[in-house]
Amino acid sequence: YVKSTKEILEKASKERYAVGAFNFNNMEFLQAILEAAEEEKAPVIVATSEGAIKYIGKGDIEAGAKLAVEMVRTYAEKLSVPVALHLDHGRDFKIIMAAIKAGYSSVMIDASHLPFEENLRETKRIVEIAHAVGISVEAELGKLKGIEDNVVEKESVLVDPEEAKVFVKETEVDFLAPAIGTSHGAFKFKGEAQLDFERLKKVKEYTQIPLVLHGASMVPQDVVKLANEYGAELSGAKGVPEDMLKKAIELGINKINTDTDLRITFVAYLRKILSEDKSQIDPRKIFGPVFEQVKEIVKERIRIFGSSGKA
Ligand SMILES: O=C(COP(=O)(O)O)N(O)CCCCO
Ligand code: NA
Ligand SMILES: [Zn+2]
Repeated sequence: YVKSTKEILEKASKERYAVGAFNFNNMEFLQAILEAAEEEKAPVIVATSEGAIKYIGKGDIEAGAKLAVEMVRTYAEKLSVPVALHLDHGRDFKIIMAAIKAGYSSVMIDASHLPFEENLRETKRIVEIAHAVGISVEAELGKLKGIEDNVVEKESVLVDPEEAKVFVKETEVDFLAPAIGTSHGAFKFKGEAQLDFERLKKVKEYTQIPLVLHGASMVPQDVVKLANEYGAELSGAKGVPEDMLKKAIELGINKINTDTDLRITFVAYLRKILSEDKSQIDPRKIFGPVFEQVKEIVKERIRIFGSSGKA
């Protein structure tokens, strides 16, 4: 059934577990994510980036947001687990408004590339509008390295816990994504994986609100190996190790954004199936087994997050 992001995350924060926020761009990824949550009896957040809304709507933002909402509602109303739809990395005011109007449960205003005062002002503005219509808001402090849509951050800038205290108090934002060393995509760390747990602990203590980990994909090496065996070129791919995810959850992370793990699984098994079943031309016979694997990786992550059975 459909439930608000805020209710899902406040329960998770109280009970110290995390809920997956899985990105989708099409029907099959959405189906796999929702089936995984249902089988794990877990609450789940499904998310679209701004790019996903444009992709679903073929450039028409209102249509894309509307179709995303209707797909999620149509599937979710049949499920026994709570489902929320979230706008990931909102930056464009028009798209954030389109998501709110279409019926998203929560929106992220990602203004973390701006100086603190501007990020605070932008976030405050979206919070005022969203709260007026019962929608919750996520914001980001600090910078993730790498490319976030059209903003390239050369170095990650870790969150300042003192700034986080002021930011949350001033903006009344509902969830905060503190940058603690992760980055988007499959190549997260040059050397050893490293997260700043000290900062995370302080941010939780100072803000007492649900926290979000971006760039949290684990990039399982067996799946990377499989993809490479069938012609992908993903050497050096590295994600967040399981023990670090679990420690982050203990310290107060309640929403874990995951996109890359689903993408890598999709690519590995699509390559494998196409190379093995050379006469297959029915997309359902190709996508069926591929998304069965995507569902399994989502179930594995839901179990690691501790949200299995928490519906
Ligand atoms: O923080 C995340 C998830 O990051 P990832 O799955 O790449 O670790 N997201 O916001 C998902 C969209 C970013 C593109 O992957
Ligand atoms: Na987000
Ligand atoms: Zn992100």
